[in-house]
Amino acid sequence: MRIGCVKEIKKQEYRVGMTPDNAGSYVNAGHEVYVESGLGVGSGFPDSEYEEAGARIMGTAKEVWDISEMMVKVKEPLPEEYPLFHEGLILYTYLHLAADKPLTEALLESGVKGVAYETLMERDKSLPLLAPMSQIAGRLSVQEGAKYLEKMYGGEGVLLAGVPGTPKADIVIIGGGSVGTNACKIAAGMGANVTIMDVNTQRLQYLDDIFGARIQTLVSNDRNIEKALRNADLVIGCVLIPGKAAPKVIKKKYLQQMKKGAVIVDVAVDQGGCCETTKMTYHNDPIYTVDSVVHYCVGNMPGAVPRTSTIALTNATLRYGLEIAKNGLEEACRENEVIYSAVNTYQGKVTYQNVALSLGMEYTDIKSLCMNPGR
Ligand SMILES: NC(=O)C1=CN([C@@H]2O[C@H](COP(=O)(O)OP(=O)(O)OC[C@H]3O[C@@H](n4cnc5c(N)ncnc54)[C@H](O)[C@@H]3O)[C@@H](O)[C@H]2O)C=CC1
Ligand SMILES: CC(=O)C(=O)O
Repeated sequence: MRIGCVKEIKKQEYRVGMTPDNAGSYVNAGHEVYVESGLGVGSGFPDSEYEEAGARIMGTAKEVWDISEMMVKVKEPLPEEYPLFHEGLILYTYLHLAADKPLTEALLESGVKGVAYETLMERDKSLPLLAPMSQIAGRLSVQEGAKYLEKMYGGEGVLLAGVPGTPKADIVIIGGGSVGTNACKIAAGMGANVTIMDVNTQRLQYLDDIFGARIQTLVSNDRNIEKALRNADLVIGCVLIPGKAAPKVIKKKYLQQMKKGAVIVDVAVDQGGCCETTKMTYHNDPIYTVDSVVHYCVGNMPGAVPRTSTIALTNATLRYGLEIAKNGLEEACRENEVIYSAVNTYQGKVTYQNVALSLGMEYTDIKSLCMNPGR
């Protein structure tokens, strides 16, 4: 198969979909790899390393898009990239379609097979292609929150750990999955008072087992969230229902009861955000304030640490990428049924139920289409 990888064009996004080692693995498996010149520079991988691995360097992104049967990326394509889509292309990347109707329509119109990292679900219900970036975003969320609590950014002027004789900061984490657990690890490690909430009580039990008395677990519901937010210095929003637009668990009306200069980090912004006042921000201008509460809503947080993130992401994506490249998407799905769960668009249809529900579009079962690939 001809496999391509292009530079990301989202603002200040330096991660890439393929390391030189990955390129070598695809080449060794008999595939042709085409990469845009300068692809890995932002993550510390020069062209020479891709060439040594057997990849061919192309002068422009368009050349790579045009020649590729499978495109391996990081972020959801931006409108400038839509004209480069072509029928039958396998697009293997984050898509977050529930929050992006124009991208969904562009994928459907062009007949691209959209394979979304964030919905690939293993048999044990884990999300192996989302988890590595969630681990990074979770750890970063506390670091970023700590920074924007500083007075010069509009924050309250509170140090997370405090010092002897002063109160520690109160951190409220809503969503106890990969992001939440990693945020909890850093927040508890820094000595803050941590409360973590989830709707899944088994998850709360697990968090209680691993963190013990260092944290408070609470069932997530409107009343508990409203009460906890009143005392919070830093709130980290990281709920997820795979494929669906994020539930708005932080209502605008709660903001008026919060401390002035408190900070909300809405990590779930890529799925539309879990706070009613969230709007997407970028690394170059990451915060804004509503009702005296600072909001940080960057949709590609791991892009801030691209070297670590590129390696962590591609460690996870390579395995399924090789499976898809070996026999094509349809056969890969039949051989390893978990890959079906990543297919969000196929032959002009939305094939992931929660995406269809969130966008009010028609859903078609991928299995009914993949069994008849020629239809
Ligand atoms: N902004 C960024 O740069 C990044 C954003 N993310 C996003 O962060 C979000 C969380 O990802 P993960 O932690 O990997 O997901 P996950 O699936 O591991 O955890 C999500 C948790 O939210 C819980 N949940 C669902 N509804 C809830 C509610 N109403 N109240 C409280 N908890 C609820 C679930 O039970 C689950 O435990 C996703 O939207 C993901 O795409 C992930 C990485 C980077
Ligand atoms: C999960 C995601 O969209 C990101 O890491 O940018």
